[in-house]
Amino acid sequence: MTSFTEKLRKVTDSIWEANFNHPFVRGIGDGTLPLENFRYYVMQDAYYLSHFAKVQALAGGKADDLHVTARMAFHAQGTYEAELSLHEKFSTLLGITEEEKRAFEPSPTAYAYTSHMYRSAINGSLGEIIACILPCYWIYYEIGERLKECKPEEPIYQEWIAAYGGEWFKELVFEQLERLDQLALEASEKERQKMIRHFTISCKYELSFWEMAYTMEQWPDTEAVEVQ
Ligand SMILES: Cc1ncc(CO)c(N)n1
Ligand SMILES: Cc1ncsc1CCO
Repeated sequence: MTSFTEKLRKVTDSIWEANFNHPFVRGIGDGTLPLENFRYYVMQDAYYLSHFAKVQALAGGKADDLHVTARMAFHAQGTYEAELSLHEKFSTLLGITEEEKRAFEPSPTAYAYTSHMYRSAINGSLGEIIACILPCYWIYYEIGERLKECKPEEPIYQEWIAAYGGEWFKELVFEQLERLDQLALEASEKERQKMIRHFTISCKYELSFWEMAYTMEQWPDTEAVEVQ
């Protein structure tokens, strides 16, 4: 029998393929991605992960089972550690200054994607929240698996691949896949439909996030609008 997560993977496969084939992802693998784009990505992703951790913690608050509350809190802690070890190191290597961090503003896509996750956290069940945050785990895991054999010249890209292609990350991803399969079995058909919707939207936002970094997306320049 196909599991719920296998079904999710299948119905969103074309979005996954677009993620794998995105020039930002390919550019990490072959080392051709300009560091300027990666620098932009790292700043937006630090913002993204700080909200991702909060959504994981909110999910823990919706669990009926103390074990699951503790595991979700552990995952939030894991996100904090990833953020510290990856992004702080990258910030230093890329020369991102304190002043730049202070002046940081989330891009339209980073803001929209994190808002989408909060929406599930406020309105949804534990299963809906996990469905919503699962593409974040799972797409990066598969990208890590695909890029594992790549040896880009840029050491920063090598580290990025190693982080998502490693055992630590894999175990966290598989834990959430199993959890969602279990929650889907217990859910109503209506709730499962919502899970599919949240999951699909997040797969699309993962793709938009690469595009955002590849184009270094900005908010509309309102300074340029002449006020009559
Ligand atoms: C946008 C995004 N999705 C997923 C991950 C995986 O941690 C990440 N760092 N950023
Ligand atoms: C960094 C990261 N991304 C998805 S899960 C995770 C760590 C544990 O939650």
